[in-house]
Amino acid sequence: MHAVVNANAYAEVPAPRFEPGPPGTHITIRGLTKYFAGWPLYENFDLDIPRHKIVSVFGPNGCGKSTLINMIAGLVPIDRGEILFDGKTLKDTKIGYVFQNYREALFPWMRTIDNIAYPLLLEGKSKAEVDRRMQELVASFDVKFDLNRYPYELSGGQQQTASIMRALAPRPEVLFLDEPFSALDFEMTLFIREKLQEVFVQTGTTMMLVSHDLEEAVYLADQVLLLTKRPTKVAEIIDYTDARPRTVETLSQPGFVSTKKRTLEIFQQEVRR
Ligand SMILES: Nc1ncnc2c1ncn2[C@@H]1O[C@H](COP(=O)(O)OP(=O)(O)OP(=O)(O)O)[C@@H](O)[C@H]1O
Repeated sequence: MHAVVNANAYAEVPAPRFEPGPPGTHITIRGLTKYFAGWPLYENFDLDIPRHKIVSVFGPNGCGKSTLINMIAGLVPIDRGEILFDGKTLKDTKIGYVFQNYREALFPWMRTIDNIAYPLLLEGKSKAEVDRRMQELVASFDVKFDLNRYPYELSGGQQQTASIMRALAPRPEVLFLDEPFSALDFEMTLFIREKLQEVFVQTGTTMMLVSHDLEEAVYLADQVLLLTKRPTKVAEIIDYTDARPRTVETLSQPGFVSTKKRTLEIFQQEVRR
């Protein structure tokens, strides 16, 4: 069990003046500080996440990729700093989260369809509204499996598809995805990747994606956020601007190849440092 340094340790440090991000910023992170067991993971970390973009978070092992999105999503408490969504706190922001481990993400006692509808029921939506939203989701994800089954009756890819549908059901402003494909086979990875891209093109939902896979991180991204080793800073933010939808052909195009090469170079510099 690790101790977590308590926020009180910083109580006497005056809060720095808040600096807003450039136009188009969705999430502003200022002075973010997080210690684990007395060791800094993030110290006075600033970052702007743009609106209507997919940001892939990439970096050395254990640099804090998951912790970063978990702190922004409110799953891990921060020691100090401020995270705002269009100037609002998390409490006033609708977010969705897709976990790596889909087997533990869905409620096993609920049919898949009820799992997906669950956040809508929490919001107090009427049956008609829930039904309408479910129909939209089924159509946009091109669901071919039986949503009346329980999660354990579905394949891993089907469960992860359902998890993503559930996260998107309430139309979140921001969707967080922590290695959503790492436990899936290649066929399912390709399928879900395409669906996610389609949803993004339709809705423009701001997304933060943690990925261990360089190709996948670049393929889906508008920006690759490269992190350093801990104490973690931004190593570089690399824009990737190839048009969507990106396809298998994209993988051999010059823009993709050069972005991947640049990302790998910086990653290697960081790993060797
Ligand atoms: N609850 C915790 N208590 C103590 N240390 C933690 C805790 N959670 C994470 N850490 C440590 O913080 C660091 C960052 O962890 P995190 O999982 O965010 O990194 P990551 O970059 O996503 O890792 P990986 O590349 O292995 O997926 C690691 O050194 C990890 O051991």
